[in-house]
Amino acid sequence: MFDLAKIEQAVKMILQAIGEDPDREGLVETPSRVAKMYQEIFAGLDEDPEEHLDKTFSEEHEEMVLVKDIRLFSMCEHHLIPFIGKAHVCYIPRNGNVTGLSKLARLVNGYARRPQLQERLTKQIADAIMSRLNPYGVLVVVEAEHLCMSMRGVRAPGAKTVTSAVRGIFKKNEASRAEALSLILKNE
Ligand SMILES: Nc1nc2c(ncn2[C@@H]2O[C@H](COP(=O)(O)OP(=O)(O)OP(=O)(O)O)[C@@H](O)[C@H]2O)c(=O)[nH]1
Ligand SMILES: [Zn+2]
Repeated sequence: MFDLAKIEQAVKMILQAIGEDPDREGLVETPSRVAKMYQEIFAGLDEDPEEHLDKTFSEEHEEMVLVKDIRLFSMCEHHLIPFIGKAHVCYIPRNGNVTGLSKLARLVNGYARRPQLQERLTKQIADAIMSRLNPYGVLVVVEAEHLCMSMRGVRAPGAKTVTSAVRGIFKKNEASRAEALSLILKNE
């Protein structure tokens, strides 16, 4: 499925196209390194991240669960350079359907490790939790710096993009949404 040889070939062509010598000592192993790196940073393409949520515990906690500051490294699909930031994932379990905390970070990473858009990443995380855990509500906030905006193009380093996806009770109930957002934004 993942064609390492083809990536190697393509990287070699890019090196030639920028006027480099792919056979010089420092570059000779670069195509194979890049191929392995892509396999790692695009590993999310080979998984269904929702499946991480199948690990549930029957715990009657029908209150907010928030995992903050989940570091994420994704790849902007427009320029194939990274966007880097944090996800905050909040949900209110229903019927004792509580998942493992680490699984929320695995979910984030599963969707981040692909060619992505920040909006889609945010939505996919929220929709996976809604469909797999059927909670009362989900609120996901992603904040990230896009290197395509920092090191090239408009060159606006430090600009941060914040996206949110709000589902269920957080959409309907302003007080719940405000409580979740205040916990997310606290100490920042
Ligand atoms: N909405 C959205 N836009 C993104 C994301 N990542 C990168 N972009 C934007 O995608 C756009 C692509 O615009 P184009 O005009 O096709 O490409 P470009 O000429 O390289 O654009 P500049 O970045 O403005 O130089 C840019 O405005 C990027 O900032 C993302 O996750 N979400
Ligand atoms: Zn980009």
